[in-house]
Amino acid sequence: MKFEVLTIFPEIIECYIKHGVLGKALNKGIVEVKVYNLRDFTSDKHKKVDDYPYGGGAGMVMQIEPFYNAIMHLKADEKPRKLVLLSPQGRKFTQKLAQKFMEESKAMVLICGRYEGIDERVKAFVDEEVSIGDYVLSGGELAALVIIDSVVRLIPGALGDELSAVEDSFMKGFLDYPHYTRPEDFKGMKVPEVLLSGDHKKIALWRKRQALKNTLKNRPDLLKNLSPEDMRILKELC
Ligand SMILES: N#Cc1ccccc1Cn1ccc2ccc(-c3cc(N)[nH]n3)cc21
Repeated sequence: MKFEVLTIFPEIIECYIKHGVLGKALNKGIVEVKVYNLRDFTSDKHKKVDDYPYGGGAGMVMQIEPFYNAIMHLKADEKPRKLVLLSPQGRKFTQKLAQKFMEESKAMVLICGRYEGIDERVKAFVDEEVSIGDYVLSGGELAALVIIDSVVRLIPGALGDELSAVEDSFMKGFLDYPHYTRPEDFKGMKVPEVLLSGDHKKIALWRKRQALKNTLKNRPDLLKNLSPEDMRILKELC
């Protein structure tokens, strides 16, 4: 899968993608990430990318021309790609949307604005406008990295099998169970006995109960379409 990122801060993307799961996926050739500096698609000597907003108001707005020139440059190879604009006003990004992007797109262009946003006319050239949450970031780069990271984790072969279960539980509609590792006793804080029992059936049930308990407490909105067994466990918790 190929990600092409348009930004005025390429170093934000380049620094992050070298590490962790993404770094390994890049080295395995499972993923390719190309970053383009929007300033390279300007036509003035100052490489200007922003201007004052029509109608007045605080701050600056990013001009359409660098985005248009960059998008046309990418489209010149006539290969299919999904163009995604990051914005606080976009469609909410979820694990389900990450799965959809992974399944449907061989290549994604992640378009990152800065300042107070970008000229509305850029949206005529994109397929999706996506928000990663109900808060305002300083620009689209962190949102782009969230999307890249979560989509790459879903690509077969990108993770070791032991990690893929985390996304799976989220996809099933509840949060993850608690995790513990050595030491067994840290300043009197002990690992739950059941996890030391070696009884895999008991451990699985404990983990399911904990996951449902956490979900009921922090994200009750996720508790939809539960299996009859999960519903039974949930009722015991209430
Ligand atoms: N737009 C806007 C805006 C509006 C007012 C003040 C500051 C900004 C900053 N900004 C500029 C580009 C841009 C891109 C994405 C986000 C973004 C995404 C999520 N989920 N939160 N924030 C923010 C972005």
